[in-house]
This record gives sequence, structure tokens and C-alpha cells, in this order.
Amino acid sequence: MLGAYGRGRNAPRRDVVMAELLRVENLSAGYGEARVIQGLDFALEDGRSLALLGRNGVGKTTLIDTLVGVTTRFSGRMSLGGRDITTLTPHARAHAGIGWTPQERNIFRSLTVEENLTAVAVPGPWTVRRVYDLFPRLEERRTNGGRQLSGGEQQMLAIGRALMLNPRLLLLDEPTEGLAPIIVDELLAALRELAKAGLSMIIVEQKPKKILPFTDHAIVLDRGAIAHEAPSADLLADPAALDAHLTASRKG
Ligand SMILES: Nc1ncnc2c1ncn2[C@@H]1O[C@H](COP(=O)(O)OP(=O)(O)OP(=O)(O)O)[C@@H](O)[C@H]1O
Repeated sequence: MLGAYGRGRNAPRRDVVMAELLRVENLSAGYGEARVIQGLDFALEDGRSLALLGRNGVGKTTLIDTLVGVTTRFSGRMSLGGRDITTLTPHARAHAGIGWTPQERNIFRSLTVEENLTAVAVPGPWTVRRVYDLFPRLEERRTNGGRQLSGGEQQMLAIGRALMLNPRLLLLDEPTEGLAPIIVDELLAALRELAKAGLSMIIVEQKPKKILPFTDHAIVLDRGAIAHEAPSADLLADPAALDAHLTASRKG
């Protein structure tokens, strides 16, 4: 039987199995003795992007921080490109390919924009030139110090710095939080471009409609567990169901 696109010589191969990039198994973690995320299982294919959704305080940041390696892990394992990274230090995970822009936008405030980008560079497809093409504002501000930048420019620089590490997986924690609408639009356009270019990403966001249009898959967290997961397009097509998943409280 022919698939929906048929199987002519140039028809897209819909049966190609993509390589798995990230696998998380039975992951429980938190801070000190407190368990915040519990028994999480999910995987992400290489070149795909994941929207991590959920209300305040459900554990989205804790999951990101656990992937980075800065929480207390109680159980479970994580692998990146088939390599077990569960017990690696945050530094070693960065080296293994995990890029991270935390909510606090970690940039060197005393360095210029360009120094921020070159200070962390690892050879690969992402160069200062390519970061400037993605964020033209940063090129205009290349000699400005980090503390002279607006909140939006700092966020662009934080993402640019993470890209300069040429990560295999980019983790973005609420990249548009607290920014002016025009900057939010610019940032979302850049993230859409990154997704289109096939960069693997996990993006934390409170407002799903911002990122569902360009991510592949979505997970809704509730009280530290996966309450729902679906293709982003399915959630976008059914706003009532999405709202129900976001507001529902898990029983038990
Ligand atoms: N450093 C910390 N030490 C102790 N508990 C923490 C710490 N950070 C977060 N928590 C707790 O962990 C729980 C989940 O917080 P987390 O920041 O992961 O949620 P979130 O879904 O990212 O929410 P938000 O959108 O508000 O950031 C909350 O109850 C929070 O109080």
C-alpha cells in the first residue's frame, strides 16, 4: 500500500526512523530531601523540539536543572546520543552537548557582547557570524557591555552564548518571560528558525500558544509528573483540551 504521499522516486520517506537523542527513564529529583519531579519517562529524537508546559511550580525548571545536573537526583537515568550522562558533572554534560539558558540569563555582565560570545566558543557550525545573523541586534551592540543591554538583548545574548557551545540539545527555560511583546516576537521568530534548522531543543513556557506552532511535541507537567503528552499540532488544534490538561489537577 502506498502511504499518504505515495512512494514515487522523490516522495518523502515517512518511514525513516530518526535517531534518539535524549532518553529519560524513571527520573526523580528535587532539592535537598524534597522530591519535586517523580518517575519521569520520555525521549526526544535528534532534530526535534519539545515544549515543556505546565502551571507555576509543577517542576518544569526542576526537570531542566536535572538534565543540566544541578539538582539532587533520587532515581532514574538520562542518556544523550546513547551515552549515559546520569552521573556526569554539569561541566561534563555541557561538554557532552547540553546547552542551557536558565531563567536568570547567565551572561558575563562585565564583558562586551562579542567577548561573551567568543569566551565560550567551541568549534562547530555555530560561529559569531551565525549568531549575529540570527540576532542582528547583537551585532549592532557588539561592543556594548553586558550590563548595558535591555532584558531582551540579554536573553538573545544568553541564547547566543549557548549556541556558541555548539550543543546537541539546547534547553531554554522561559526564554520570553518578562520581555516586551516586540522582543518576544523577535525571540520566538529566532527559536522558530532554530527549530526549522533542526536544532534539538526543550523549551519551557507558561503560555503554550507561543511555542506550540513550531515545536514537534509537547509534555504537560503537573505536580512533578507527566500529566499529558502529544504532538504540538494536536494540542494547538484543540485549545479546550489543552486548557483542561493545563488546569487539571492529578488525582492521587
Ligand atoms: N532551589 C530550590 N530549593 C527548594 N525547592 C525548590 C527550589 N526551586 C524550586 N523549588 C520547588 O520545587 C517546586 C517546583 O518548582 P519549579 O521551579 O521546578 O517549577 P516550575 O514549573 O518551573 O514553575 P515556574 O514556572 O514558577 O518556574 C516548587 O514547589 C518550588 O517551590
